[in-house]
Amino acid sequence: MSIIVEQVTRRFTSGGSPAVSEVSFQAPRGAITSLLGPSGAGKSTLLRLIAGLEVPDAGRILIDGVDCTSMPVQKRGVGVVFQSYALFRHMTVRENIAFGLDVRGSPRAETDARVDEMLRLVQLEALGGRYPGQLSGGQRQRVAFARALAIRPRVLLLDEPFGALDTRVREELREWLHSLHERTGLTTLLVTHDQQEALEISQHVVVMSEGRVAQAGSPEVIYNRPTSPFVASFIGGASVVRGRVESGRVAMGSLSVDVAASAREGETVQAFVRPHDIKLAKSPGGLVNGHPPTGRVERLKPVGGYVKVLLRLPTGDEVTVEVPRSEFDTLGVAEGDAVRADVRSATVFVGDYAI
Ligand SMILES: Nc1ncnc2c1ncn2[C@@H]1O[C@H](COP(=O)(O)OP(=O)(O)OP(=O)(O)O)[C@@H](O)[C@H]1O
Repeated sequence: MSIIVEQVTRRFTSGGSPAVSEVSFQAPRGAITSLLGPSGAGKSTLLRLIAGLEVPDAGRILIDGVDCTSMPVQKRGVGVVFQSYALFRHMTVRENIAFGLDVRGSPRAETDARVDEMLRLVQLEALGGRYPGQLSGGQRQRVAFARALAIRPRVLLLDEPFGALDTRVREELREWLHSLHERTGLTTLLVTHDQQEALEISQHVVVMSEGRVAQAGSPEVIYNRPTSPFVASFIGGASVVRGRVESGRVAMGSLSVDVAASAREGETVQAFVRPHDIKLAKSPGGLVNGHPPTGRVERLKPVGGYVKVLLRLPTGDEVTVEVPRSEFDTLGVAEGDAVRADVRSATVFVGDYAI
């Protein structure tokens, strides 16, 4: 393991709740690990603690087996990229990239060679003489990466590096980061609140909530086997439906899904249903395949290749269903129509435990 965080706590106000509370996790060597969570979860504070820009009140931080808890930033061997405004505006691209090497006293010829290498790595060879104000947002962030990598860090720490960019550039740079990581193999920690970003480019995901680790694991495990209602609702845009266990199934209005044998008959549970895990059939007032309708279409929202269908159940719960555009055209439903909804799969929780 390349970054080990052990029982780290950071409190900004005495008596208030800590920004980071007894957090432990490990970031595997050579992998991209995402710190994922909603705003205020403590992600940036944790990254700053690892970078050495904050000091923990308790706990230890190890990088490559070395205890860095009270080591100054420059000694930790970390490269950091922030969301924006990190470049020096009065310096050219070359001077920005050389900055960390200059403060470390690197000889001129070595610095020049390293800057050339970094410009090639981030594919900005032609722009070394420009100032940050003469670059696009995406190019500026690539310069920030080059500057962070120039010092040959042991780990790369990224705090929402694409957060200030528009969706298209953000997606392009996500791909770019993926290939950059394949070329450098550097242990990387990425702070993001964007679950798609985390699931797409990292090999390990640490989900945070209210200063604590809610769950850590591979993207597949986080997505398919959430261990708490928080993770189930935060990942994958699931709708929450309440229901009661009847004969080994949870009845939610006229929706129903199987539950594990451990659930007690009559118990109230929460089911988390993903938007693409529901199949709709039209129910023009009467029965669909012998079944009564499940709910009513409240709203239809076309989003690119699919249509978001907001369904109201007889219980009052709202469920979002995503239907691919071609399937939707065949289905032929309109707002106000009665429909039947079959759940393909759902994660069911009794209290805080998945069953
Ligand atoms: N320097 C500070 N002084 C006081 N409180 C702080 C400071 N930095 C962070 N906090 C508080 O700590 C908590 C965690 O903040 P943090 O920025 O780490 O969360 P985050 O998950 O990165 O959120 P975001 O995605 O919005 O940046 C918040 O309640 C925040 O207000």
